[in-house]
Amino acid sequence: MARYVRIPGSIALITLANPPVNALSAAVRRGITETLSRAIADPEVKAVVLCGENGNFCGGADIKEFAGPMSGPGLVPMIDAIEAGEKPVVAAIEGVALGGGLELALGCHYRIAHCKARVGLPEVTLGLLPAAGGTQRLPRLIGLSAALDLITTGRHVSAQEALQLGIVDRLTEGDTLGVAVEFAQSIAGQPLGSRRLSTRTPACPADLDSFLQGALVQVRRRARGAMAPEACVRAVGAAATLPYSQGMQREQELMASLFRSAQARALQYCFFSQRLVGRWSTPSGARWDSAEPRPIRRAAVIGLGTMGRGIAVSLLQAGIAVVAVETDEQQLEAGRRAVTALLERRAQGRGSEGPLRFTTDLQQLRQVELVIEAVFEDLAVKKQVFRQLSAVCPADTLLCTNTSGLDVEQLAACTRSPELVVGTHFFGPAHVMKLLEVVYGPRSSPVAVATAMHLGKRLGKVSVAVGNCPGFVGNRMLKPYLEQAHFLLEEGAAPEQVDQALEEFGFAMGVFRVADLSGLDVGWRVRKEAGLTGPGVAPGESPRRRQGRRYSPLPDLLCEQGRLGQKTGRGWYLYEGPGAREARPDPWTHSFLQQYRQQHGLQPRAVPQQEVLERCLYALINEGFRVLEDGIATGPEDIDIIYVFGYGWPRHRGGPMFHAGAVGLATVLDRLEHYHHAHPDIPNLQPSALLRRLVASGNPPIQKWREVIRRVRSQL
Ligand SMILES: CC/C=C\CC(=O)SCCNC(=O)CCNC(=O)[C@H](O)C(C)(C)COP(=O)(O)OP(=O)(O)OC[C@H]1O[C@@H](n2cnc3c(N)ncnc32)[C@H](O)[C@@H]1OP(=O)(O)O
Repeated sequence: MARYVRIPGSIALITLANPPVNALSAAVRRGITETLSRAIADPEVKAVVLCGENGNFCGGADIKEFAGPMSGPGLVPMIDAIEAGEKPVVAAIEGVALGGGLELALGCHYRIAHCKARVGLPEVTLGLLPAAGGTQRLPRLIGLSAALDLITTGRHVSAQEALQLGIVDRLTEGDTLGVAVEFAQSIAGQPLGSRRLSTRTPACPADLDSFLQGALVQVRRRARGAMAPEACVRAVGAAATLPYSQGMQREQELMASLFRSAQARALQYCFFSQRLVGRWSTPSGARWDSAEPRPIRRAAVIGLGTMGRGIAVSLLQAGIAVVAVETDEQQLEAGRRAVTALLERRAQGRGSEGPLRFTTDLQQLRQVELVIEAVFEDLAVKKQVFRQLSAVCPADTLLCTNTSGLDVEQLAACTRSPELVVGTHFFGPAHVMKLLEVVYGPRSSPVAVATAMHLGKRLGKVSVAVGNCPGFVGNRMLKPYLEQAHFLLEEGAAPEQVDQALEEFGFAMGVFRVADLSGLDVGWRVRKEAGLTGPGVAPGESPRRRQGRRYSPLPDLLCEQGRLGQKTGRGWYLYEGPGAREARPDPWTHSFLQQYRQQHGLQPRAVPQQEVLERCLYALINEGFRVLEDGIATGPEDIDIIYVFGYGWPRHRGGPMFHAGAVGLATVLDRLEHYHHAHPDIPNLQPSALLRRLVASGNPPIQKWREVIRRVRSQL
C-alpha cells in the first residue's frame, strides 16, 4: 500500500506502508503507481515527496513474492515513470533504502537521507542483480568503479558514505520528512534535466576494457562458483558501453538468467532461515517469544587463550564491561597484550567499548551477570573451573562454557544453579566469525537460553539454539565428513585432490587445508581422550579398526611425525616454514600414503571427483538427518545456518540440508545405500531413518520437513 496526502505548499506526500520494512509488494507497487498518477494529474501539486512508514524508507522488492508468479505493476516502468515525470520527486530516506528501495530512490530526482540511514544494493546476496535500473543508474550517478563495488558486494553504506559518494544529496539529523518537504517546495518548477540519471553518462576508468576484465577475474575468484557477482559486473559493464535503453535490456536479460536459478533459491532460503533460527524453541517448551532475556551489562571471560581473547573483544565491542581472568600473572600479561592489540586493530572507525579489567582473582567476579569460561578443551579442567565459579559468583549468574563439543550437562552438574548453565560455542576467531551455537542442557532454563541467544545477537552473531550431544550440531556432522576424507586417502586419493573437489564445490578451503590451518593436534588430542589412539588402545587391536568399525589412523600417524599443520610448517601439505600459509602438495605425504597402503595391503584406485563429493558431503548430510531425528536441531534451517556461517559451506548452495533437497533426497538415499553396501564397516554411511521417511513421503520441500520430523520423533 501507499498513502497519499496533499500538504500545504503544493506538495504531494506518498508514504510506502508495508511494515516492517515497506517491501515493494504488488500492493505497494500498485499504490505507488496510482498515487503518483494522482500527483501528476493534480495541477495544484508542484512537487512530490516519497517516504516510508515506520522510520524505514524501503527494504526493496518483496522477497517472498519471488517464489511465486509475479503480478502487479512492474518496478521498472514504475521507476521510469517517476524519473520521466515533469514534477520533481524527492526521496526522504530514513532507516534503510535497500535493493529496489534504493532503485526507487535513484528514480527520484533528489535524495535526502537521515544521518543514521543506510543504503545499498544487496541483491547479489540473494543471487540476483539490481534489475530495476540499479545497474544502469548507479554508475551514472557515482561512477563505474564505486558502483561496481557496491553492486558486486551488496554492502550497506552509511548515510555519510552515501553523501560522499554522491548517492544522496543532503543529510539531516532530525526531521527528514520536514526537510524533504521544505526542499521540495524550494525546487518546484525548476528544470529536471540531468537530475534524471538515465540521461547521464557514467564516469569510467580510462582503460575500460581491462578494468572490466580485471573486475570479472576478481569477482570470479571471490565468488567461489556463485553466478550473481559475475552477472553484476556484466550488467554494470553494459552501463559503460551501451546507451541507457540497451543497458536496461541487458540488465533484464542477465536478471532472467538468475531469477529462477537454484543459486537464487538457495540464497533466498538462507535469508529467511537466518531470521527463522532467531525464533528458537527447545524440546522442553522454552520459546523465543515467551522467555525473557536478562540484561547483561557486566561479563567475565575465564581463560585468555585464542578463543577467550576473541570473546572478550566481542563483548567489549558490544559495550559490555569485561573482567578478563587468567590463572597467573604471566598468562594474564600475554592475554592483556593480545586483547589490547586486537582492540587497537579494530578500533578505527568504531564506537566506544565497554570497560575492561584484567585479574587473576576469581573474587572479582562477584559483580558480573554472566561468565564465559573459555579454558582449555578438557572436561576435567572445565569441571574444576565451574565448581570454582559456582562458589564465587552470585547464584543467579549465568555460566556459559565455550566448548566445541563437551557435555554441557556435566558442567552444569558441578554448580549450584544448573539451570543457569548453557554452552556458547564460539567459532575462531571469535571476534570475527558470525556463528554462535547456544547449547542448552536438559536443565537449562528458558531465561538462560534466551539470555545467551540475545547476547549472541548483541555481539552481531547469528545464534542458533541446539541440544547437548558430543560435538553439538556442527562438529558432530563434521566427524563423518573428516572420516570419509581420510578413508578416501587410504583408497587412493591425494589430499590436494580431495581439497580441489571440495573447493570447486564452493568451500573456501578443502578439508585437509583446513586441518593444517587449525592444527592436526586438536583432533589428535580428542581421539586420544576417546581411546581411539595412543595408550588407551587395547593391545593387538588392528590400527584400521576401532570399536567394531573402520578407522583411519592417518592423521594420528602424521601427528606422531610432528606434522601438525601450518604451525610446524608441514602437515598434509608442505609450507615455506612454520606459520607460513601457502600450502604446497608434499611428495613426502604422497610416498607416506603409498607406503601406508602397501603396509595394509590396500590397492590404490583412481577416486573420481564425484565420489569425493558424494562420500564426504552425503556422510555429513546423513548425520544431519540423525541430528534432526535426535532433536538436537529443531529444523533443517538451523543446520544450514550453522554450516553456512560457521563451516564455510558455500551460501549459494544453501547449506547441507538444502543441498540434499536440491540434489533430490531419493538420489542422496540411493548413493548412501550404494556406498554403505561397498563399505559396510562404515556405519555413518547407512541412511538415516528420517532420510528414508522423507523419501517415502515423496521428497517434500524443505519447508515441510518439520512435520515429517515431528512424526518420526514421536515414533522413536
Ligand atoms: C526486479 C528486482 C528488483 C529488486 C530486487 C530487490 O530489491 S531484492 C531485495 C533487496 N533487499 C534486501 O536484500 C534487504 C533485505 N532485508 C534486510 O537486509 C533486512 O531485513 C533489513 C531491511 C536491513 C532490516 O533488518 P532488521 O534486522 O531490522 O529486520 P529483519 O531482517 O529481521 O526483517 C524484519 C522482517 O522483514 C522481512 N523482510 C525484510 N526485508 C524484506 C524484503 N525485502 N522482502 C520481504 N520481507 C522482508 C524479514 O524477513 C523479517 O520478517 P520476519 O517474518 O519478521 O522474519
